[in-house]
Amino acid sequence: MQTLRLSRVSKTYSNGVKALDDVSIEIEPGMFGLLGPNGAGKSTLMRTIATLQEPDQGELTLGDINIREDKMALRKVLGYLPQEFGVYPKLSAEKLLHYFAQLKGVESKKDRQKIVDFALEITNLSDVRKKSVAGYSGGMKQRFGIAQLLLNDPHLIIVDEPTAGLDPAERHRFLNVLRDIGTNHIVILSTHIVDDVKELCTDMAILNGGKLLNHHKPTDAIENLKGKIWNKVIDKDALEYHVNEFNVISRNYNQDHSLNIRVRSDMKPADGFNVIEPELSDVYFVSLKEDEVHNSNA
Ligand SMILES: Nc1ncnc2c1ncn2[C@@H]1O[C@H](COP(=O)(O)OP(=O)(O)OP(=O)(O)O)[C@@H](O)[C@H]1O
Repeated sequence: MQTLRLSRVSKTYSNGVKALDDVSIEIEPGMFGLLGPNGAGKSTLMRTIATLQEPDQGELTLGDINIREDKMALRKVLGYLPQEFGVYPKLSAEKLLHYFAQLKGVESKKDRQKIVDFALEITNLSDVRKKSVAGYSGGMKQRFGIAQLLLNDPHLIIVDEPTAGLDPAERHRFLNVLRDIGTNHIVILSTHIVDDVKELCTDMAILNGGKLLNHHKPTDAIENLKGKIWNKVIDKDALEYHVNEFNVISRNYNQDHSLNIRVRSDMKPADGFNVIEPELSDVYFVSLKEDEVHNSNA
């Protein structure tokens, strides 16, 4: 099985924004979640791995392919679903997939039918294979995007923020499709939605300001916070005091307009706090908070 290796990858845009700052990571086959807020550098990293843009420095390899030196070799085994993709003609999914398979050089109609049927089935589009892709809903279009990239039998699949804008049922269907294909491939899912990673990924990293903050299995990252996440219900007027006094990592409103705050602390911060089971969102917010503190001290 192949490993994707990135070593000291950096990219600064011409306007001075450092989108990737010395990123090194190893990614094994399975579902990998790349989590980060807007502007963290996720798309830049995805496009760099997909050979769509050059880093200023760094090494990238997939198995024995040197990605920067042999872009074509990488492209042959890559399936990339960008954040935004084009407008489709008014052709049925089945016809379009046949067309794409033909473009990829699958000459025999029988062979084409086989891979098209497989792609439609795994993405749950068999029932709507005769419908025009132009008329598909957002979620169906996303699944069609996956069907299309599966025609290549890719080893490395990159999906950039695929669930943004999908309704909950469509999102669920889309994640199930990724789960099915994740067992045999390296699938990198870039997202700012913690639940996407929680539901799906066996490995993950958090990117912020171009830096990798945390690379752990989600279960290990959660385990590391056991006994360190504290909850308190407060009145909203008391928020400022608590933010100043304690390491508040997140907050949310209750129906009665009180607030639940979550605090990261090795010990009970004060009376009124209860220790609670950590969640992946705590891992995410703790990492971002520590980075913020680190940057303000630097
Ligand atoms: N072509 C470009 N020229 C200049 N700056 C850019 C360019 N592309 C991205 N950036 C900047 O680089 C940083 C990282 O952007 P990137 O799109 O990689 O982040 P992201 O994590 O994918 O965010 P989003 O979720 O908003 O797409 C941002 O500050 C962005 O404004």
